[in-house]
Amino acid sequence: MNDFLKGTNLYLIGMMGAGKTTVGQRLAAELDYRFFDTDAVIEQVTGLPIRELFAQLGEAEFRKLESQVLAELSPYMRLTIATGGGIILKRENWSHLRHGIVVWLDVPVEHLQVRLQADDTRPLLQGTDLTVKLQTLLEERQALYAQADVRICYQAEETLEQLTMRTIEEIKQALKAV
Ligand SMILES: Nc1ncnc2c1ncn2[C@@H]1O[C@H](COP(=O)(O)OP(=O)(O)O)[C@@H](O)[C@H]1O
Ligand SMILES: O=C(O)C1=C[C@@H](OP(=O)(O)O)[C@@H](O)[C@H](O)C1
Repeated sequence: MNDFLKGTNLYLIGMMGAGKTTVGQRLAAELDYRFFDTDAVIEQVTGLPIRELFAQLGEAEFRKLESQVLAELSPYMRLTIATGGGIILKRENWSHLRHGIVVWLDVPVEHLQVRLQADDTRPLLQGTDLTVKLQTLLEERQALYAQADVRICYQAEETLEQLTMRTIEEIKQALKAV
C-alpha cells in the first residue's frame, strides 16, 4: 500500500483548522506510518498548552521550539507529520520539509471559520473577527503554502475517508510526475 513512498515522510501544511491533524492521523493509519503533530510534541516537551506557551513565552519562542521539533523529527522515516499552520514562515523549516513530500490542505476561510469558531486553543485567532484574522493570515501565507508538492483543495460533502484516499492518490500522481 505504501511502497510508492519508499519511506519518505509526509508533511501536512495549511491554515489552522484545515484538518492537518485529523487527516494526518488517517493518512498515517492507512499508510502504516507513524503520526506526529508538532504542536502536540511541543506541548509534551514544555508541559504547557500552546495557548499558555504563547502567553508566557511569546510567539518568537514558540517558533524556535517548532523549528527544533521539526528538525528532531525529520531524520526519521515513515512519518506523517501534522505541522502547525505557521511552520512555512521560516526558511530554515523548508530545508526539512523539502526532504519529504509536502501536502497543502487548502480549505476556504468560510469553512475554516465554521470549524474554529468555538475553539479557544489557537492564540493567533483570539479576540474579535475570526474571519478577518483568518483572511489576513491566509493572504500573508498563501504563496508559501503554494510551495507544497501536492495541493488538496477542499471538496464539499467529502467524507474523511474519501479525502484521505484522494490525498494518497494525489501524492502518487505527484511522485509519478517527478
Ligand atoms: N475534512 C473535514 N471535514 C470536517 N471537519 C473537519 C475536517 N477536518 C478537520 N475537521 C475539523 O476541524 C477542526 C480542526 O481540525 P484539525 O485537524 O485540528 O486542523 P489543523 O490540525 O489543521 O489545525 C476539528 O474540529 C476537526 O474535527
Ligand atoms: O498558524 C499558526 O501560526 C499556528 C497554528 C497552530 O497549529 P494548527 O495549524 O495545528 O492549528 C499552532 O501551531 C499555533 O497556534 C500557531
